[in-house]
This record gives sequence, structure tokens and C-alpha cells, in this order.
Amino acid sequence: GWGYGPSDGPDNWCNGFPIANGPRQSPIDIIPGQTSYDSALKPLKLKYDPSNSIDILNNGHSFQVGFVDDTDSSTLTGGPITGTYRLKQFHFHWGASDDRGSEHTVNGIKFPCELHLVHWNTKYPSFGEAASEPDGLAVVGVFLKIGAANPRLQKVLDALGAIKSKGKQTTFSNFDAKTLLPGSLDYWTYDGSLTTPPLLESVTWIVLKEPISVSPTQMGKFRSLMFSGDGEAPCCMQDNYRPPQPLKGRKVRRSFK
Ligand SMILES: NS(=O)(=O)c1ccc(O)c(NC(=O)NCCCCO)c1
Ligand SMILES: [Zn+2]
Repeated sequence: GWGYGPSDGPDNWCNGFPIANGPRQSPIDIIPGQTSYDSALKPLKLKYDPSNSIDILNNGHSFQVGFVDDTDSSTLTGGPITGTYRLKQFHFHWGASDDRGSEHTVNGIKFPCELHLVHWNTKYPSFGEAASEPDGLAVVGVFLKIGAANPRLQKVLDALGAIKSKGKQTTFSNFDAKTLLPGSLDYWTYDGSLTTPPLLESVTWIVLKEPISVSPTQMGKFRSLMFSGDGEAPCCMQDNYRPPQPLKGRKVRRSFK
């Protein structure tokens, strides 16, 4: 399988997934001075129902909080997308130290962590089907910046003790994903892909300009997870980020002046 190590990491993904060198790969370096303000872009509308959160899982690449997605109770509408996209899961990418970890960068600057809220287009029957369509997915990216401890993030971090190794899963109910969003929903947007294999080019990326805070101690909690499963050689889950990919002529739009 694929991973983030010297032999199975991002530089080798093209061997199993040739789309790794495709025309709309993610993440990218966002250069604000080269983005275009688009007054036609609508405000983001995120409506999340806390009763939809179900579980938290260590999938061996990151950890993700899963949501019930059989109704339109947790959705993304507006922004650059048309129609209704349902929240499926959120997860993070982070570094071994606070100087790296985000997937998107801004003027080449790496943040210590990046949150991805993954949504799928309800014009398709399921996430799996949507994931192979050019307009199938919309992922909201939120940067985490070192500062004061984030009490809303702490609720998620307190659950990590139960999912230390690959394959572990536990219930995670009544979590309001909206509490992880910054005050401003100003965003950059561009057409891209999943940032992990299968690297499908089906994602409308919506990257928020304003970061949320995380403390150094909280970053340590992320790094206490393991890529490895029980009984395997222990390997700390860190540096689980893909570096920026070539823009290949794509335009990045912004929702704000
Ligand atoms: N980072 S991302 O672009 O927001 C992203 C959003 C949704 C995804 O489904 C994936 N990738 C994925 O599921 N790969 C299959 C095996 C992963 C472990 O189960 C990546
Ligand atoms: Zn991600």
C-alpha cells in the first residue's frame, strides 16, 4: 500500500496512481497576489447537525470523524458550487514539528496542520460514485496556526487515546463540526483532486483564508497517533501531508476583495 515514508510516499504514488501527474492535482501553493477576486462567488453556507456525527477512526493515514450522510441535515451549499453537497467526514494532516504539516501553502508558507471537511454532491447516489466525477466532491480546507489552545479542537483530541493504532474506531457523537470553523468564511477556490491515493480529480477545493488556533501541546496529541497497527513495528503518525503540486494553468479565485 501507499504511505508517507521514503519508499511508499508522495514521490512514489505515481507508480500505482498515474493520475498523480495529472492536470488538476492537489494540494497547491496559493499565491494570494496571483488569485482573482470573483464577485460572482457566493458566500459559503455550512449547515452541520451535531447529531449526525457517528465515529472516529484511525485509518492508517490520518484519523477521521464520520457523519451520517443519508439525509440533507449536514450540508455545504453556496460558495463556488451549485447544488447540495453532504458532509461525509473530516480529517487532518500534520507535521512532525510545528514548521510543517499543511498540504496547501500560502506564499510557500506551511502551517503545522490542515483540517479537511469532505462533502459529496447529492446529484450522485453516494460518496463512492461522486468521488469519480469532476464535480463530485467539495472539500473545505482550514489552516491551523500555533497559538492559544483551541477548546473545540480539544474535544476531538481527547478521543485519540482510544484510536492510537491503525484500524481502531470508537463512537463519537454529538460533535458540532461548525465549532472548528474560523470567524470568517472568506475563501480561495480552485479545481483539484484528492490529496491521497486514489488522487481522483473530483474535488472543488475551498480553502479558508482565516486559520483556527492550535497549541504546541495539542499538536503533540496529533503526533501520539500511530500509522502502524497493533503488533506491527510502531510508527508515529506525522508528516502525513502531500506537498504542493503543479498548477498547470489553473486559476485560483477568491471570494473576498
Ligand atoms: N485529503 S482529501 O483530499 O481531503 C481526501 C478526501 C476524501 C478521501 O476519501 C481521501 N482519500 C481516501 O479516502 N483515500 C482512500 C484511503 C484512505 C484511508 O481510508 C482524501
Ligand atoms: Zn485531507
